[in-house]
Amino acid sequence: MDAQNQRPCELEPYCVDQAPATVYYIPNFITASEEDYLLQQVYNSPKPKWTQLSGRRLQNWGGLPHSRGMLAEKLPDWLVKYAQKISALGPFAGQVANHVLVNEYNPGEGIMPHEDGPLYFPTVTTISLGSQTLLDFYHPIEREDEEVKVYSPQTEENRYLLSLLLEPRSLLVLQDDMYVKYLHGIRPVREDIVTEKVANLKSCNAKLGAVLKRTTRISLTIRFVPKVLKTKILLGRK
Ligand SMILES: O=C(O)CCC(=O)C(=O)O
Ligand SMILES: [Fe+2]
Repeated sequence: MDAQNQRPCELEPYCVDQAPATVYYIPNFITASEEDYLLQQVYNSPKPKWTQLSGRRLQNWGGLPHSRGMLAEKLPDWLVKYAQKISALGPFAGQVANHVLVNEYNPGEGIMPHEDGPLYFPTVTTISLGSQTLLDFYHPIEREDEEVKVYSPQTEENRYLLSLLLEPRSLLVLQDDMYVKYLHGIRPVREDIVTEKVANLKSCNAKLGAVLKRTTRISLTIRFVPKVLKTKILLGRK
């Protein structure tokens, strides 16, 4: 850790300078056999572990984050290993990630632009499995007067800032403005076009202009939830 600006040094070589602060992108963070293993673990999880949302399915591991505190559950061993491996790079200021969200997207599925909110330490780390995708970033909706609204409406298109190409086996780390200011989302499309707006292109295998067909993608969103409840009694349960 850099004592002066609290930046995790080991990630520094992977900083994406073409994006606002701060994005780290590590291609091939895991091997192909680790990827197979993780996919197997995700798909071997008991069926009730899945929650179906419109446009994606998810598994929640580590407990449900809540404003009063997360009632923490032990992460399974197959996730602990990666929570530790990522945390050792320093993105959670010395803490170890205790929460993992698994998202599954079929081609044509995505997630609306959103902020991850205040329950998490302001860092999100993501391992991608199975397919690449573009992750898109947007300026937040600004308060505006009526005149501005009429002449330059804030559409998703004109709030669009840039994209990151997330390849299978890569690790993405988002902090600072890229976490707290800009919104992120995945468009519900079957293929992505690589434009000059892809800020991490020089760390990727893809070429400008490429059309990348999506297959099913699993993402592991690995975070640290600082506010944890020690017992159920605090939630008023027996
Ligand atoms: O699948 C991804 O990479 C993004 C997921 C995400 O933004 C979230 O779960 O909050
Ligand atoms: Fe998110």
